[in-house]
Amino acid sequence: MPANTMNEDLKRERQRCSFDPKELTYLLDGGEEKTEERRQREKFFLDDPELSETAPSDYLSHKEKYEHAVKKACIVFKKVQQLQAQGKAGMQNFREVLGGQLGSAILRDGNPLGLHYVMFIPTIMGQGTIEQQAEWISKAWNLEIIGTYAQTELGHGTFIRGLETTATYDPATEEFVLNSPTLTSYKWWPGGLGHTANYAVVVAQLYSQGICHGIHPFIVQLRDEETHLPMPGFENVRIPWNYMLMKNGKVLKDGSYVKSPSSKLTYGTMIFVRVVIVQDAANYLRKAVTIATRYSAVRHQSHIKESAPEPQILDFVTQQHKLFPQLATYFALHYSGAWLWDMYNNVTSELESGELDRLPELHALACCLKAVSAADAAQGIETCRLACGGHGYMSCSSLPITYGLVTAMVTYEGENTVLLLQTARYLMKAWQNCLDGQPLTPSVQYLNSVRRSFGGVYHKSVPWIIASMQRIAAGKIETAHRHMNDKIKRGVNSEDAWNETSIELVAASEAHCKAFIVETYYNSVQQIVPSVSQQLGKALTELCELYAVNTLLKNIGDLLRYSNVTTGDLENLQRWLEELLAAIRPNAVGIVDGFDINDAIIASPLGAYDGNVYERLFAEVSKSPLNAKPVNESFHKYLKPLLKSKM
Ligand SMILES: CC/C=C\C/C=C\C/C=C\C/C=C\CCC(=O)SCCNC(=O)CCNC(=O)[C@H](O)C(C)(C)COP(=O)(O)OP(=O)(O)OC[C@H]1O[C@@H](n2cnc3c(N)ncnc32)[C@H](O)[C@@H]1OP(=O)(O)O
Ligand SMILES: Cc1cc2nc3c(=O)[nH]c(=O)nc-3n(C[C@H](O)[C@H](O)[C@H](O)COP(=O)(O)OP(=O)(O)OC[C@H]3O[C@@H](n4cnc5c(N)ncnc54)[C@H](O)[C@@H]3O)c2cc1C
Repeated sequence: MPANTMNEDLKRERQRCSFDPKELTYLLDGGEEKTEERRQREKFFLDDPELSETAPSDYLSHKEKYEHAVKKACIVFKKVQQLQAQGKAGMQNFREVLGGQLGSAILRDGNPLGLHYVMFIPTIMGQGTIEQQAEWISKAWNLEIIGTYAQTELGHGTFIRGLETTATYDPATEEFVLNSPTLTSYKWWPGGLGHTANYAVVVAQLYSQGICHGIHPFIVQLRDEETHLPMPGFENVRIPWNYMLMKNGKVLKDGSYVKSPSSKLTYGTMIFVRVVIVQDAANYLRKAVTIATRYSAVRHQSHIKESAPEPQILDFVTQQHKLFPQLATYFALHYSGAWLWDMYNNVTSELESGELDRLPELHALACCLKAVSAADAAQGIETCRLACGGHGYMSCSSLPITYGLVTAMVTYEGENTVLLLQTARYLMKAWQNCLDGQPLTPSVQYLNSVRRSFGGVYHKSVPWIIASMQRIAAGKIETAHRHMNDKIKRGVNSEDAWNETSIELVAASEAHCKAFIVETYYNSVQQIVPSVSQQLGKALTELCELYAVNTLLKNIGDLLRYSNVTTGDLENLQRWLEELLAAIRPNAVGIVDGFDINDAIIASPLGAYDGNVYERLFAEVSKSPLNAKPVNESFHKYLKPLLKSKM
């Protein structure tokens, strides 16, 4: 590939952009200094020859992939320690390097230490006493031990009250006896459990003095610290009394049980990871849309006008309609995720001082935002893949693997439908409170005002769209609530009525979440616009408007059902959508440039900064071992005899 050549289309795109992409980069990073720090940090890892790929790991066996990943994870860990020693990395950077976008670029096939940082350490911090934290955290932090989070069993992942592993307290020896007596009680799925971790937080049913006290977390050693040989399996394994994490519920040495202020505090790590997932889903989407946008600016095909040359595929309005909403969705999830992160930190410090009031609202928001962000990011990444035609299907495009990582988020840390039903539980109570004139928490305040009006007159503004989406959400909440109560009045018991209404409950939850995202995104942009250049402010506003209009148009049926919108209003919305696509078109490449994702993180010949798509694609396929020899052995072994036998 000729050095330092830049694709001509991308050059032109960059000249057309109305704002300086650097300004967007600084905004997203939190300032120029932060951008510089991030770039230095990325360089520190990505320029390390031991971490850069000589050949794509796609061609390795499963075993080789694992060994390769462990090797790299260890190098990364040492480098993070070096940064820490220089005061250049904190917990947040740890997550970025080991679990986030940078980590997933270095450790393309998964991070064997991911769960150690994302769940093992946070569980000890959130569920351990001060003494337990003192004992375990520094060991874990310095990687003297490697942990995982072992909750899910072969038989139960969602319904954790149904876990079968037991931990029975024996006061005579001051130990817990852990047991997984059936096939379905075997711990199944925990990341790193098979070969990497030597300790785990094991979630088990606590028994003491003959009484079951529900699930609690225990630290269990899995492998010998020296030989790494597995400890005896989960049959009557004894662990010391102080290996139960006792910040919340406790067992005293005599076996008496001291209840937690809320049994749901045991579920705290799950809230933390759900909050983290919102940001991670957004970042993966931003990578996919960078690839697809740059590719669409470079790729020419077909005709808009027969007389004109083949256009960039980005000029097809249907292509813009595939990609620009994904750009906007990134920002929507980014700002909603930032909002949720702040709420999480505030509520967590309230919990520390014994205030539990805001925990249900945090749980309800974390559940629906995790579900919607994982689903929308996965769908958006798949749309980006489709937008790249055949080349998007290639593994080296990075789009299939990115989709694989994000679609897993739909399932793990609470399966999406299940989480949306948790939010629905909260919404049903909120609606009842609304009917009873009881106070409502901030995120459901809108139910009160929306209840009084069927809808305002259309005007071309995001606040009108927010009000419409809130009307849809309130309408769906009211419908589900009414249908469920009608069933109960007809004699259906409340659990069956819940199940029978659950399609509407899930839809209500999604609508509530979408209204929340649009409002949070809009409020964030309103706050930002006065502090940035007029050009960037305009671009950010257009994206926010696009997210709002496009989301509403995807819900036309609901809009017609729950508001007094007219068909003329819908035509106006469609025109607005098309105007926004046209307005965003000249800035599309500038926006993804503003994301400032290093080429090594993009890891796709379709999406590199220089736009040399075809040269890079060719170089990529040349790496396949299959292409090393002109004739593969299988020809002589199988094909040739078959061809001969036909003669
Ligand atoms: C982010 C990754 C980045 C990098 C990492 C790198 C590599 C790793 C890669 C991948 C792996 C990463 C992570 C995945 C790890 C996992 O998946 S760990 C396992 C996670 N498992 C789950 O999430 C299980 C889901 N199930 C549940 O949460 C619960 O069982 C349930 C909520 C569905 C139901 O629980 P129940 O006890 O039965 O509750 P209920 O009867 O329905 O409700 C009772 C009341 O409790 C409230 N509540 C429920 N949960 C919480 C909570 N977390 N906090 C606060 N309150 C909660 C609920 O609202 C009810 O309240 P009421 O007032 O209505 O009674
Ligand atoms: C990549 C990956 C990594 C993981 N890492 C870990 C880990 O490190 N540690 C760990 O402990 N676990 C881990 N898990 C397990 C994960 O948390 C569970 O798979 C997840 O919580 C879903 O539970 P399940 O598999 O039991 O699904 P199920 O609950 O069996 O879901 C199957 C179907 O049943 C439906 N369903 C279930 N219950 C209800 C309900 N109440 N109402 C309506 N529908 C319902 C679901 O919507 C879904 O459609 C991981 C999973 C994956 C895929």
